Amino acid sequence: MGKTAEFDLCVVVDDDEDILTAARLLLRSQFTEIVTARAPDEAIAAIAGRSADVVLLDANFARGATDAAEGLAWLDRLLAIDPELIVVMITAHAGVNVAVEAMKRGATDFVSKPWSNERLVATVRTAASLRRSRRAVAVEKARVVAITDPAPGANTPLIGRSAAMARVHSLIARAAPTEANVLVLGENGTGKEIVARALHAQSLRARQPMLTVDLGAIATELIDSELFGHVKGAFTDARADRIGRIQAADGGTLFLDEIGNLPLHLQPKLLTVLEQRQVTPVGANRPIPVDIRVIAATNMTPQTMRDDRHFRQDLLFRLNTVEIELPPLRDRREDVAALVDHFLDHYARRYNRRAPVLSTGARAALSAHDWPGNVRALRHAIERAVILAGDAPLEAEDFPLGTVTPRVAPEAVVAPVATEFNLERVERRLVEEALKKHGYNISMAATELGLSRAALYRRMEKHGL
Ligand SMILES: Nc1ncnc2c1ncn2[C@@H]1O[C@H](COP(=O)(O)OP(=O)(O)OP(=O)(O)O)[C@@H](O)[C@H]1O
Repeated sequence: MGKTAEFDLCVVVDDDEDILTAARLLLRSQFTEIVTARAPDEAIAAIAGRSADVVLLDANFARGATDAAEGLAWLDRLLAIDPELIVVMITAHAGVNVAVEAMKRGATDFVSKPWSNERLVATVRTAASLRRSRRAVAVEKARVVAITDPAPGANTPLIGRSAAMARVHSLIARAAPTEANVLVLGENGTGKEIVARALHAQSLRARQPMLTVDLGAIATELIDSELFGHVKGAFTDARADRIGRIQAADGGTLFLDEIGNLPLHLQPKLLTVLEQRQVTPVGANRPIPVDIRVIAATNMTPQTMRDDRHFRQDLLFRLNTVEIELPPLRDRREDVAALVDHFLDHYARRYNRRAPVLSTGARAALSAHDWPGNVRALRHAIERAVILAGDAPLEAEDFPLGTVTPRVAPEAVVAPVATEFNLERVERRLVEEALKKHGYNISMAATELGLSRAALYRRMEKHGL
C-alpha cells in the first residue's frame, strides 16, 4: 500500500482535459482524492456537502477568452457558497492583472500556465495547509468559547439603587460603548463579573464572545500557555498547537478575572499584547495580530494595585483607563432590601415554591449584617432560607448570620474536631472555617484548602455557604 496522502480532497476545474490529467498525476500523492471537472458547476455538484482542502480553478472557460471574467465570476460563486474555501486560480501566462484581481476577490494564490510542476505542488500544498490551520483555529476557538460559560449567577442584572451603585451604573453606561479598557475593583462577591458582563453586553462587541480567564483558578505554571497559547513542541506536553484565550477572544472582549494573580514575570508579556495588539504564543517566533478589549477585575485594594511590588504600574495604566470600584455591601446597606427581594423571588421560582415572608426583625438583621462574603453570601443565605422555609414567616434566626467573624489571625482558627467523621459535614465545616479565617477572600481560602477558586465555589454552592 502506498503512503497515505497528507490532505484529503483537491478539486481541479479546467475545460482542458490535458490540464486535468496533468494536475491529477502531479497531485495524487498529496491528496487522498482528486475530483476533476470541466466546468465549475460540475465541480460544485460533485463536492456538494463536502469540504475541499483546495480548489484549483481555471480563469478562462469560454473558448478563446482571455479576460478571465468567467473564472472570476465562478470564484465569487464558490466563495459565496463557502467563504472559507481555499481557491488557487490558474491564469494564462503573463496574466498578472487577472491574478491580482483574483486575490482581491478572495483567491488564496494563483499559478500561471504553463506551470512548473514544482511550483504548482508547492502552491497547492501551502494553500491546503492554510485551510487546515484555519480550521484548527476555528475548532480551538469554539472549544475555548464553550468552556468559558458565565459563572452561575453571572447573567443576573445588577441590583442596587444606592448612590454608590448609581455611580457604578452610570460608569458602565458611559464606558461600555467605548473601546477603553476597564478595571473593576471590589471585594469578593461584590458583583465584579456582573459588571464585566454588563460592559460587554452594552459594547460594540456584544455580538462577539466575551472570554473569561480566572487567573485565580489556573495553576500559575499554566497561565502563560492558557493566555498566550503555544506551538507544538514548545514544552514537553505541547503535542499540538493551541491558541490561547487572548487569540480566542479576537474581535471580542477578554475578561481577566483576579488580574492581581497574574505573576509578575508575565505582566510585561501582557503589556506587550496590549501595546502592540499582537500575541506571540509560547515557542512561536512570529506574533499574531489580535483585536481585543480587556476588562480586568481584582479583589486587591486600589492601594495594593498601586504598589509596584505587586503589580507593574505601566500595565496598570493600560488596564485602568476607566476604573469602576464596587463598594462592599456593608457600605451600601440600603441595597440589601432590594437584593433580598430579588433573590427571594428568584429562588422561589427556581425551586417552585411560594416566596417565604420575612419578619421585620429578619429584614432588619439582614440589613444590619456585615456580609463579609458580600452579595454572594447574601444570595446563598436566601437560597438556603427558601429551601428550608416552612409556612411561618422567616425570623433572623433562620439565617446563618451568627456572629461576624472578622479577619482573624491564622492561629485563632480551631482545627476540625476529630470526633466528627461525616465527610460531607467535615468538608462543609472546613470550607466555612477557611472562608471565615480569610474574611471571605475566596483566593486565600482556596489556597489554604488546596483548591482552585472554581472548586471552592462549587463546594460553597454545594453546602449553601
Ligand atoms: N448587584 C448585584 N445584583 C445582583 N446579584 C449580584 C450583585 N452583586 C453580586 N451578585 C451576585 O453575587 C454573586 C457574586 O457575583 P460576582 O461573581 O459578579 O462577584 P465577584 O465580585 O466577581 O466575585 P469574586 O471576586 O469572588 O469572583 C453572583 O451570584 C451574583 O449573581
